Amino acid sequence: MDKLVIRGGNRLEGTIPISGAKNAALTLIPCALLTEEPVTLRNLPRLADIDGFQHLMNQFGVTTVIQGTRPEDFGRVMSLEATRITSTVAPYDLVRKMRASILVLGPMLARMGEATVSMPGGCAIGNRPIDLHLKALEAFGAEIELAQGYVKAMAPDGGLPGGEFDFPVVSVGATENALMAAVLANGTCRLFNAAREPEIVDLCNLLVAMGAEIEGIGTSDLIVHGVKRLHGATYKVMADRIEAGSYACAAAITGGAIRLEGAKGDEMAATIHALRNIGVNIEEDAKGITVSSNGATRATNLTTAPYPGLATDMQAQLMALLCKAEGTSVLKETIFENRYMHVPELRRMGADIETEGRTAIVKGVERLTGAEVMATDLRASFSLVLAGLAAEGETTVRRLYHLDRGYERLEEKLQLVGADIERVGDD
Ligand SMILES: CC(=O)N[C@H]1[C@@H](OP(=O)(O)OP(=O)(O)OC[C@H]2O[C@@H](n3ccc(=O)[nH]c3=O)[C@H](O)[C@@H]2O)O[C@H](CO)[C@@H](O)[C@@H]1O
Ligand SMILES: C=C(OP(=O)(O)O)C(=O)O
Repeated sequence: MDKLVIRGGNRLEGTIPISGAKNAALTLIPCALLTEEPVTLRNLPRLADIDGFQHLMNQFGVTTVIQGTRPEDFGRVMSLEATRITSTVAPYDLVRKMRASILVLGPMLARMGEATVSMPGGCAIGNRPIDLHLKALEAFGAEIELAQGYVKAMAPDGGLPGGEFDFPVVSVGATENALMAAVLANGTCRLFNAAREPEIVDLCNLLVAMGAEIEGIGTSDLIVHGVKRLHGATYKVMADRIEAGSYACAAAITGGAIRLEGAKGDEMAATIHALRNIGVNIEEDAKGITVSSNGATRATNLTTAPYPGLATDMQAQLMALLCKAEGTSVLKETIFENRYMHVPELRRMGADIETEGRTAIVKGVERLTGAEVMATDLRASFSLVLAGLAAEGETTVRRLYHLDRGYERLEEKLQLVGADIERVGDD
C-alpha cells in the first residue's frame, strides 16, 4: 500500500485550486434517482468515495457517463440517467465501504415506493446511528423494517403522504435523506431543527433546479411541498469548505501564504474566525481566500458545533496547528464521541496533548519531529500531514485510503505550493 513521505520545514507559498465538495457531491449524486431525466453534475472531485457512489448507482441500473475533462484538470462532469431502476437494494459490500450510501434510502423510497439498504456500521469516529434517518421517513408515512442487517423502507401505494419531523439532534445525513424523500411526497413535509450546513443548501438548490418546492432554504425549518415529478438538471457542486480549511491550516502551520482559489469565505466563517484568533491573516474576495502567517501563532479555545458553528471536520486540522501555537488551547468535540484518534499519533511527533472524554488540552511546543504515523479517519490523516509539513525531519503517513476518500490529488496540490511530499509504494 502507498504511503506519503513528507520532509517538513518548507514554507508553503502559491495557489491551490479548491475542488468540489465531497460531502455535497455525496448527496447530489443520489438525487439522480428522483427523475427519469439526466442529472449532470459539474465540478465533481476525483475521489474514492465518488467512484464508490457511482458504482452503487450503476448497481441500481442508473447509467453514468463521465464527460471529457482532461486528466490534468481538476473537477469532472458526470451525467446520471435513472430512466429505469432495476434494483432497489444497496448491498452490504458497497455500503460498508462508504457510509454515505445510506443517502439512497430517501430518494429510492420516493421514486420506487420501496428501498432496501444495508445498515452502515460504526466507524473510527463513533457509532454513527441512522435512527433519525428512519424516524424522519416514518414521520412522512414510510413503514420501516429492520432484518438481517438491512433496513427496508416502504411507502403506502401512491407515495408518502407527508408529515412533520422535529430532529432531536441536528443531523446532516438525516436532513438530506428526509429532504430527498419529501420532494415527491403527495402532501407537505415539514422538518424542524434541520441541519443548515452549506451542503444542505447545495442539495436544496439542485432539488429546486429539478422542480422541487422547498421553503426555508438555509434555515433550520424546511417546508417541502411534494410535486408529482421532477425533471433533469445541470448543476455545479459547491467548493469544498473543509478542503479549503485544511489547506488554510497548511499555510498557517508553515508560516506561508496560500491563495485558495474558489474557496468561499462566507461558507467557512467559523473556521476563518478560529484561524484569525490563532493569529493567521485571511483576506476574502469573490474568487477565493488568501491565507498567510508569519508563523507566530497563539493558543485559542475551540468547540465544534453544527453549522454555523465550527465544523467537526476541521477539528483535527486545527488541533495540529495548535500543537505549535504559543500557550494552551482547550478543544471540545461535541458532534462525535470518538474523534481524537489523531492525538496519540500527534504525540508521537512531539505534541503535548491530553484528552479527557470530549475535551482535549493542547499545550503548544517549540518543535514537532518527523515520525512514522497512521490515522484511522480522513481528517485525522490530514492532521498528520500538517504536522509532517511543520516537523523537523521526515514523516511517513500510512493508510492513504482515508485521505483518498476526501482530498483530490492531495500531494499534487501540496507540491504546487512548495511542499516536499511524495507518494511512494510501500516496501
Ligand atoms: C458525507 C457527509 O456529509 N458526512 C458529514 C456528515 O456526516 P453525518 O451525516 O453522518 O453526520 P450527522 O450530522 O448525521 O451526525 C451528527 C450527530 O448526530 C448523530 N446522529 C446522526 C444520525 C442519526 O440518525 N442519529 C444520530 O444520533 C451522530 O452520531 C452524530 O453524533 O455530517 C458530519 C457532521 O457535520 C460530518 O462530520 C461528516 O463529514
Ligand atoms: C467524517 C467525514 O466523512 P464521512 O461522513 O464520509 O465519513 C468527513 O468528511 O470528515
